[in-house]
Amino acid sequence: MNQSKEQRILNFVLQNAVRGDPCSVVDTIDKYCSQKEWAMNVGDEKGKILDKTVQEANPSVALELGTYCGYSAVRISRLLKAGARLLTVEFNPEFAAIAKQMIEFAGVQDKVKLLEGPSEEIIPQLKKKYEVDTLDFVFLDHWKDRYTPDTILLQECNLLRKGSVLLADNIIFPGAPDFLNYVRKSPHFQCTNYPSHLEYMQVEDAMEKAVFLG
Ligand SMILES: O=C(NCCCOCn1ccc2cnccc21)c1cc(-c2ccc(F)cc2)cc(O)c1O
Ligand SMILES: [Mg+2]
Repeated sequence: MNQSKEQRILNFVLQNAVRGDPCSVVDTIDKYCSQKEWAMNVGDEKGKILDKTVQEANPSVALELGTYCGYSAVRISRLLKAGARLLTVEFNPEFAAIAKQMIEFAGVQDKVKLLEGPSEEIIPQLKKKYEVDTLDFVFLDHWKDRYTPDTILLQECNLLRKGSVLLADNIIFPGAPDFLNYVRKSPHFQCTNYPSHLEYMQVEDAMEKAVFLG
């Protein structure tokens, strides 16, 4: 049964990256996806915006919605301080299996908890089942039409605190127009736009940072 693209990406990392070195895993995925097969990792240009936002937030508890192959989970967790944690949510079992191996190869498994299932089921479980008080940082990179309902759900579940940072991928392409509308119109968020490009392409894209004001 022939391999999936995600399996080919993982195999390329296992054969070409340095075990235990998150930067080499990130660079190797970017090499494969820019030269061989496009894939929906956040990529290096938007990845640098992600890095800066994570470093500025310096989160103790971070949430990622949309793990995919684990590229941004490795990218985020490599920047976390000792004792800090990333919870990453993936609902596709095949992708989750690939991401688990990617995270372990990168050596960041002690910082990352991979949760399998839909965000609308997992978010309400974060406090009791996953011992989360509030989230310091949230990276939204899953279904673009779930950005808004999940942002509302995070607030309803009391998971945001004054200063919690949301960063959303794909604001332009594929686009998240209702999310942009929602956070920019809400008095509870301070928004910043970061123009960029779609991963591995010369197509325009952007990220939006929305800081929760309480
Ligand atoms: O679609 C994208 N990402 C989302 C994946 C499914 O996520 C589903 N999913 C993952 C956890 C999770 C939890 N709950 C519900 C759904 C949940 C996505 C798509 C593109 C893209 C750009 C150009 C194209 F021609 C085609 C596609 C680029 C991106 O950067 C993306 O992020
Ligand atoms: Mg994306």
